[in-house]
Amino acid sequence: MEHTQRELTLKEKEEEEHAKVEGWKYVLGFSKIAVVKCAIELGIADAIENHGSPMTLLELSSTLKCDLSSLYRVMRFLVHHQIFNEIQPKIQLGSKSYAQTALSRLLLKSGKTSMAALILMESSPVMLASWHGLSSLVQGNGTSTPPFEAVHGADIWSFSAANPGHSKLINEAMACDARLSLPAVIESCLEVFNGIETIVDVGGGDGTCLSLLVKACPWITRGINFDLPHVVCVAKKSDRVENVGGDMFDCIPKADAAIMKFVLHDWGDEECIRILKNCREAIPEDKGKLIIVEAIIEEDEIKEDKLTDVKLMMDMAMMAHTSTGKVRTLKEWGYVLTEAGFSRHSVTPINAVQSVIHAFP
Ligand SMILES: C[S@@+](CC[C@H](N)C(=O)[O-])C[C@H]1O[C@@H](n2cnc3c(N)ncnc32)[C@H](O)[C@@H]1O
Repeated sequence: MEHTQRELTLKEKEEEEHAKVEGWKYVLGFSKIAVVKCAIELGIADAIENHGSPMTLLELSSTLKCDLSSLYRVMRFLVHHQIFNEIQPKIQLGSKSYAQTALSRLLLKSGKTSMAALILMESSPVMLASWHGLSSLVQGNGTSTPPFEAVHGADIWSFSAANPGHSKLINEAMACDARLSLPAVIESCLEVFNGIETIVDVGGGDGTCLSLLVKACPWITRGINFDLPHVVCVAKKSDRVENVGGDMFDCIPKADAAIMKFVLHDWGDEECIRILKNCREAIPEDKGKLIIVEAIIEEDEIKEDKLTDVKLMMDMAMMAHTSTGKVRTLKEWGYVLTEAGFSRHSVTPINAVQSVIHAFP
């Protein structure tokens, strides 16, 4: 039987054209992450910041000691994506120069608002390798080896214990997030910490989160930064913060309150409930408090916000990097907290990718 192909409508033709352009962006989409990583490694934002004013290509290439024409192409890409601004010369034969934007300042190697360490961790060869195992994981119906383990032979925490370089990359990235999110926690829910004299940060990493917290809450007399031994042995030392090594699946040091930032999303419900039960044991039954700082995925499309994309990407990253982790919806948070014996909880949105969940025994 002969099929006659229907003529596409103008709208369908436009949609096809748009789809082709979008398709090419997926073909080469990784270039955006790679070029931003390259900009951080070269120190482009740092050079312009230190210069104190926009820099010409010649000034930038001589400061960074790099090839003029390659740098030009990288800058053209970064300007196109509005990561840096291009300033036209005031005089006719002058050279254009490159200026910082709010986005390029996030690429500074240090500082309170830098996101460089987070980008360098996620774009490291170790982290990127596990993304290749996503489809096997989905096809495996829960029986396949998790992607990170399949490629590196161990889960992310055992791998980090054996590879200090990778552990440093993770600790620096998490410290970077602590500098971004802890001020937002303090700004929106300082009262949550009222009356707390001792607090344990479970899976606290290099202690940055806790040192910022005790500085903001002078009434906290003792903070315990609790993490795996290989992490706390290189953690920062700061006033009123003690670094304690151990395993949160065994026992958590006792305190008036426990805080956990970006820890539970690394684990499935079963492990989460075990960690939460241990937190409950660590805090007083009558006036103990658990403070969870985590991203929450909106179940209701209407409530989706500017960070929904990021939260969904983070959930995919948990699939790629952890064995059982996930970014939870409010309903899923309610389930693990109730199963672990917490009687009530409430949520405060903050100006960060995370929200604050306060739970009570
Ligand atoms: C994603 S990082 C979050 C670090 C820190 N809370 C932050 O957000 O800045 C997860 C932390 O959990 C720690 N961790 C993993 N397994 C652990 C265990 N069994 N006991 C204690 N800490 C653990 C890791 O070493 C890591 O520092």
